[in-house]
Formats: sequence, C-alpha cells, structure tokens
Amino acid sequence: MHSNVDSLSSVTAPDGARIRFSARGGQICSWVTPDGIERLYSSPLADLRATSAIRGGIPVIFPQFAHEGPLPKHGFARSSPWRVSSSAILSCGSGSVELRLSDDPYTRSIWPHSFELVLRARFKGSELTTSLAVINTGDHPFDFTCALHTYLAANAPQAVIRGLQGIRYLDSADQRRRDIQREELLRIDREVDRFFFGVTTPVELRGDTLPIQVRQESFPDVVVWNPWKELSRRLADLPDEGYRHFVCIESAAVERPVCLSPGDEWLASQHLSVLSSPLGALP
Ligand SMILES: O=P(O)(O)OC[C@H]1O[C@@H](O)[C@H](O)[C@@H](O)[C@@H]1O
Repeated sequence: MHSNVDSLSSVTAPDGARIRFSARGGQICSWVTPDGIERLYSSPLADLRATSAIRGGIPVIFPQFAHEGPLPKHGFARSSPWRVSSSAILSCGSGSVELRLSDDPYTRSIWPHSFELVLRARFKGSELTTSLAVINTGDHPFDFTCALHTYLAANAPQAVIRGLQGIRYLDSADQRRRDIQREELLRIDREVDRFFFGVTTPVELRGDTLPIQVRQESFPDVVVWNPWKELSRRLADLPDEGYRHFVCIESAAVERPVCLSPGDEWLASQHLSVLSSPLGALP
C-alpha cells in the first residue's frame, strides 16, 4: 500500500525506526516505528514525480494556510523543490534529516519576500519530532500562516480525537461556523474540517490501534481534517475509499498570522508519540 514511497530517500535509526522523505515539498512521507508499523498515510495515487503537492505524509504549508488569504491554496512550500542539508544518525541514536527552502524568482512572483525555511525531523523509538523554522532574510517584515499537515494512518471511521474539549473552533466544512468543542471526543464520522484555536495541551488520536499523541510547541492552533466519502471521490490523488485510512491532525498557525521582522526567526514543532497503552477508558 505504501509502495509508491519506497523509492524515496530514507534514514534508518539503529533501533529500526525509519523515515522516508522527498526533497520536493520538504516532506516526510513515511514514518515506520521499530515494530515495523507505518504511522503516516501516503496516498497510493500520489504522484511523486509531478510538480504538484504529494498527498500524504507531512506536507509543509507556507506562507498561507488553505484559502485564508489571496495566495494559492496552502501556499507554495509543499510543491517547491527543497534541498537536503543533512541526513544523519545522531550520537543519541536518533535519525535526523534537515531540509531547506529559500525564496527564488518563482516564490517571489507569488509572494514578494525573502525567506528561508528549515524543516528538521528527528526520530527514535516511537517518537517523531518535526520542527519548522521560518527566517526573514529580507529587509522588510512579512506575515504568514503555516502548518505541518500531518496525515496520521488510522482506521478513520473508528477514530476519535481527545483533548479538544472546550476549545474554540471554526468549522470550514460548515459555512465557517464558529463554536466551542463541547464533546470530550471528536468523532470522525463525516467530513471534518475544523480549525481549533489556542491549543496548549496534547491531543490524542485513538481508535482500534495504539493511540498517537500530538504535542506542539509554538504552533497555537490545530486543524483536524478528514474529507470523508464525497470529497474523497473528488480528489484525483486519493482513492475513493482513501478517507478511511487517515486523519489529519495539523499543527498550525492560522487564526493570527505570524509577523516576522527582518533578520528574525520563528520556530515551532510537532511531537508525535505512539503511546504504549491507552490513557484511561473511553466513555
Ligand atoms: O486538497 P488539499 O489542497 O491538499 O487540502 C486538503 C485540506 O487541507 C486542510 O488543511 C484544510 O483545512 C482543508 O480545507 C483542505 O481541503
């Protein structure tokens, strides 16, 4: 099922954990824990040789999230050619990879700013940390929104998300309705496209396999997305039943654009951990 990512570059840690990544998009496409289980979804219809975005893994969304501004949807970073600046095994036994993207005539034709993005992924055992640094290399300030658009492998119709109760959200699948998450568990039983604002505690994806905890630093928001049946059929790079196999939990900065002064750097990260046992019973 994940054979289309097998041709990508990979790093394997001494404990057997492995990631595969693509320089296009600066994208982690596969994360396998030492037990041999793939933790990220990657669409079997994703075209790894085209110049469009790769459906699956962890696309980098920059400098605009979705249609939250005048630029093309989700910006250009996810379809741009990044360069691999390092790929190594660290002395602590973690695997690591670092990719960079800088402005060029194409990015400046869409968004007239000078910048550098640095994506770093570090993994070992049942943990993967991905960080995104944005550096303003120009001489005037700029604003951006962004996300790590993580496709977590899951049996979506059985999945629930815990940790969002009481948090304000905008429902992008329901006329941008604003509300507060009232239920303890967000169920994935229809199209879900919610932007949760001001998330400061970990979120947990649970289902019929071990839970995955998503913890973030400096990303203020979390977006939960699953296209469900109809939208899946309309997405050419996703099988009709593709929606059944993932839930996106995206660490994001959406509600308030980040403003970065010349020479400044903004750094945020997402930590994924496969938990070895459920944290308490589901109601
Ligand atoms: O099909 P795309 O461009 O990869 O976008 C996928 C989804 O990405 C999510 O982050 C957005 O909230 C959704 O609105 C969007 O549909």
